[in-house]
Amino acid sequence: MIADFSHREHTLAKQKLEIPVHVGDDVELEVESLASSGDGVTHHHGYTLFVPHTLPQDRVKARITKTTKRFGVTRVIKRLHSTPDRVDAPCAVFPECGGCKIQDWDYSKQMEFKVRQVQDALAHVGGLNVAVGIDPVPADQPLHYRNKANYAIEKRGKKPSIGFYRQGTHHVVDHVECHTLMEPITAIKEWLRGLIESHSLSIYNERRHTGFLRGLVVRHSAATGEALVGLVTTHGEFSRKFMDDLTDEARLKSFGIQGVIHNINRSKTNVILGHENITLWGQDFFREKLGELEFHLSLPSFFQINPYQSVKLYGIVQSWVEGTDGSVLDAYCGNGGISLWLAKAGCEVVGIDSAASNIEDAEQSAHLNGITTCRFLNMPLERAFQLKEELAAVKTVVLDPPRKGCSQEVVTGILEMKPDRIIYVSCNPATLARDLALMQGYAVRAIKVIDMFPQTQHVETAVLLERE
Ligand SMILES: C[S@@+](CC[C@H](N)C(=O)[O-])C[C@H]1O[C@@H](n2cnc3c(N)ncnc32)[C@H](O)[C@@H]1O
Repeated sequence: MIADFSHREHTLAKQKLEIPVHVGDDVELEVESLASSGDGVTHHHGYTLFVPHTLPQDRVKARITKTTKRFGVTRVIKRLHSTPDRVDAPCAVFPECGGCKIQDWDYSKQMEFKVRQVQDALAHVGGLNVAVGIDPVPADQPLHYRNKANYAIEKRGKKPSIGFYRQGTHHVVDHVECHTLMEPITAIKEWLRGLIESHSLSIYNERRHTGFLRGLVVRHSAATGEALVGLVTTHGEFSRKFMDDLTDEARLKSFGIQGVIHNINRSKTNVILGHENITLWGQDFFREKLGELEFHLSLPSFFQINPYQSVKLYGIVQSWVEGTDGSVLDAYCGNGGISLWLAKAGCEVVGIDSAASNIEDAEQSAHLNGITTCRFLNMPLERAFQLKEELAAVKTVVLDPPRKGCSQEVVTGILEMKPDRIIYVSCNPATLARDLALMQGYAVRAIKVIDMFPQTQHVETAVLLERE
């Protein structure tokens, strides 16, 4: 791969410009593009301005709300011209809810934006000049695809607000229906809302760290019809009367609910789930199905949120491994989705993940599918490269790290293993590009942008690298 840093120098030169606006100024702007944050971007006398809640080709009157040496932020006062690519957003709380930023953009434009995000990151973050094109893999189902909701709860007035946070705040935007969620999740949430209101459950106050109910987690499988519910609270117990209504078996079964879990989170933290789980009713897991594989999923374990696109992602990974020899290391394996998929296709796989709940679920899923060719290890990847014997036969490494990408130790460990190929699955183009630039001795052979998160600015990419 050839590094090209000319854009970086250009950007640095730009940073030395005088700031041509002041906070409070009103300016007329034409939005040029969308930033990775999903906010509109433009340049005013060479100075970068972010224009949230706009799309490329919009013309707006906007007020400057913040300036820094490198960029300014604006608030739209009036939209003067709307891009012809704008469509009606299905959600009633768009754009107030921070969940989906580009729901009002034609879906083909969303896809083009995501491909461009990857192109830009490879060129400008990684300084890479890759020889292959980027294939888009759009969603066949761009709405009602999400299989999990983490609802925040806030007391406002007499009733609790249940929903997602407004962008950049901890203010809950209440809504009845989120159009990216699978519909049964909304139905379960609305049933729980009725119980919470009729029993006047005490609601957690984040600032004061008082109150009881902090949030709701609802997971659902479209393939099996099963669901799992989590009620997240501070320390304490639910009243007997609430429990009687909550554990109404006919109701729970009508929603396909397999278990109701009480998750206790005592900490003053943004992290949703605490470490203690008590099963209030039923079992502590539900079943999901992708292709021919069944998965055992508990409340805290990781699972891809878009099952329809996950099948495509796993199929792509399989096609890149098929016909190769040696075994596979599935690094950051989550609850073993890729490991089990590849094992089903005939590979020997070692899956490694640092979260114990993921590995427990992965082992259960292997058992459920009668798969004996996967070994799962619960440890940080950083420590895994000492296991020379376990990894001796590995010729393919699949990497699917969290947004922050791979640590330097992991990149070094992989390069020292000298696998024939590396398959890098990423949910953050910037860290993907940064890490690819470190993979010296490997050439990019294929890049796919699989749209796991329609209506949002989030981008999922899979890259095949082969040893040169
Ligand atoms: C994007 S998810 C993996 C998804 C998985 N490949 C799948 O398809 O379901 C990232 C995973 O990395 C794990 N993780 C984060 N840091 C880690 C580390 N240092 N070592 C091992 N696993 C880590 C998390 O527990 C999480 O399951």
